[in-house]
Amino acid sequence: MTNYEQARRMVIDKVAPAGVERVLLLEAPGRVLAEDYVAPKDMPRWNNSAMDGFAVRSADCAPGTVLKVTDYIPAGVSSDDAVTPGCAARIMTGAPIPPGADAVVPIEETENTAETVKLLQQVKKHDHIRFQGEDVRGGEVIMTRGTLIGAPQVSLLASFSSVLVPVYRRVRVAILSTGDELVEIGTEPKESQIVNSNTLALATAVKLCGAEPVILGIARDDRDSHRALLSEGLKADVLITSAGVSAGDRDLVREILAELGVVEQFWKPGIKPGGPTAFGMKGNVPVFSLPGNPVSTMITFEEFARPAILRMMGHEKVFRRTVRGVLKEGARKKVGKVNFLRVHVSIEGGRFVASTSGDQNTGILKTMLRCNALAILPAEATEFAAGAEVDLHLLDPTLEMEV
Ligand SMILES: Nc1nc2c(c(=O)[nH]1)N[C@H]1C(S)=C(S)[C@@H](COP(=O)(O)OP(=O)(O)OC[C@H]3O[C@@H](n4cnc5c(N)ncnc54)[C@H](O)[C@@H]3O)O[C@H]1N2
Ligand code: MOO
Repeated sequence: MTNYEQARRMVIDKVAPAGVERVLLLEAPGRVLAEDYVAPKDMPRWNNSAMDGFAVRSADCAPGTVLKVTDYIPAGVSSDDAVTPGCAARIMTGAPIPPGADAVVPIEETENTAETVKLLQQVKKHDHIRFQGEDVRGGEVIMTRGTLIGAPQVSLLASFSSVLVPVYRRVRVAILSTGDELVEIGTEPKESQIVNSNTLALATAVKLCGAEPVILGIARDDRDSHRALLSEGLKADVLITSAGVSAGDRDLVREILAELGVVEQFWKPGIKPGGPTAFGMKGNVPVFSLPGNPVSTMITFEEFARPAILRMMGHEKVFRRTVRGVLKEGARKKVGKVNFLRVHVSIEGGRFVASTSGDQNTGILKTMLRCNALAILPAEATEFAAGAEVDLHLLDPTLEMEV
């Protein structure tokens, strides 16, 4: 494994689901079930009709038979009156099967009046009956811990009137940008100042994971400011910092984190962009120190922080889908680091084809706007011919959707 692969694996191995909370059903979509769910009852709860038609005794039912209609059972009503020989009950879809009946004849397979029904076709025992418990048995584990909650899961829970769902709790992710050159959005930057866009980009990425961003503002390039805000950030479930992690004399993040008891697990995991990325732990709190270049910040969030946040919220699948694809244009790189190439992937003739999304310099944000995947160029290789096969991390879930 390369440094990069080991680093990615290490992050995932260090974190665990943060805890459990019970939420209302409509808060549950996209969350992960934290306990096995045992069906409290059978579903369906009683034998019922699958069709609008007539509940009959199948033994009476040779084609051409005329039966007397003695009952009417709409949905929402149950009848204790047994269907007796030579008789039928008019019944609607979902209504309980009355005693005595053992089949339902759909209305379109009959000729009927208010008082009689003539059967036109063969009827078999159990035709068009949905039996108690045939879908779900009471006591059965019907959803296991780790299930991602979507509409079918909510439908099941609602059917059993389960109002509150145990899910892994949403994690709080503290975000701290560092640097004297930064001003907050809404403030006109003077020359040499820049707007703190990384906090907002990170908060967006955190929200898209389903987690809760906690914005700490800007730490200035002095120890007191770093100390105060980093220790505040360590009260959250996850801490992410932007900038101040490379070789500059004002790059204080790693030093102050160490003073605050954060044990660094790696620095410089052999990647580009994102060279100076650092990762540490304080107790159960993972700390991601991401480089300040906006492109590097977003890519390192994707590769390291996002999987960890998802794991802490109970997700079992935490990495973006990786596929093999071919490069449309050739590429070159220096030996020694895994390079992430920002690419635009399309599916051509059933293959994933990756075309560069522009200038790969880390200062170029536009290339990030146009990319929907990262091509992973291995550390040792230097030359990639057009048509070379590489791994692609698909960033855009709509990539495989149709217009
Ligand atoms: N001598 C060396 N210099 C640098 C190295 C190195 O290894 N040796 N690494 C370079 C690489 S690679 C990167 S990436 C950057 C990362 O440095 P930092 O993470 O310490 O970040 P800064 O230098 O403070 O800022 C980099 C860049 O990003 C802009 N920035 C910073 N914060 C924000 C923000 N919140 N919102 C928007 N933009 C932000 C900042 O203005 C700079 O342009 O270091 C290289 N140097
Ligand atoms: O790692 Mo820096 O992120 O290469 O620009």
